[in-house]
Amino acid sequence: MTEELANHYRHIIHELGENPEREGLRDTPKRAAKAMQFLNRGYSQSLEEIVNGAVFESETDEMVLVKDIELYSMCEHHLLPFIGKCHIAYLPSGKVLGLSKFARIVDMYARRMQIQENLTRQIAEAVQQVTEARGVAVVIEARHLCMMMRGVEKQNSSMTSSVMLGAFREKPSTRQEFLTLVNGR
Ligand SMILES: Nc1nc2c(ncn2[C@@H]2O[C@H](COP(=O)(O)OP(=O)(O)OP(=O)(O)O)[C@@H](O)[C@H]2O)c(=O)[nH]1
Ligand SMILES: [Zn+2]
Repeated sequence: MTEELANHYRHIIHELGENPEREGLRDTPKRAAKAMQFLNRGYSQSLEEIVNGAVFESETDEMVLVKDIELYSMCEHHLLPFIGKCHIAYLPSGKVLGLSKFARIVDMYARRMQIQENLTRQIAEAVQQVTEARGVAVVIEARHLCMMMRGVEKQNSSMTSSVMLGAFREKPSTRQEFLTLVNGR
């Protein structure tokens, strides 16, 4: 499969007007194939596998917030990166999730072809599913290379997307507490 992908990259390089046989480019098709496979490895992972049973019983019912999780994804329209940060909060109801697993969930969905809004929702729903929390909130702030390097070429714009589930959606005070914690840097 890597070999087939590499062949396609060889054609792409040729079509773009370069010589895929020149020294600097000789191994590029294979490297590019491997890099793309890495950036799309989320398709071969499952929630069950990455969470690996790290859900623990706990009495806590106060908000838990994991802030500033780095995020690297690929926009499905241009196959160019979008890069940013993800903040995840939840209101436990008897169970808490292992801390590293939030980052693993972000990566599993980010390492696919995405738009930011769908990525935000998939992360929120996954956290809801594994924790059975009373509420989940996810905010992503990201900059899209497809808007920076090409197209409208705007270097400073960023996009914020959010998904609120359960109590974060229904209770304005809970939503407000979350937003205050996220913005209070
Ligand atoms: N909502 C949303 N839009 C995105 C995301 N990533 C890229 N886009 C947008 O997808 C749109 C695709 O528009 P098209 O007009 O089909 O493509 P295009 O001609 O390359 O668009 P321009 O970027 O305006 O040059 C653009 O407006 C992109 O900015 C994302 O994560 N969320
Ligand atoms: Zn794009």
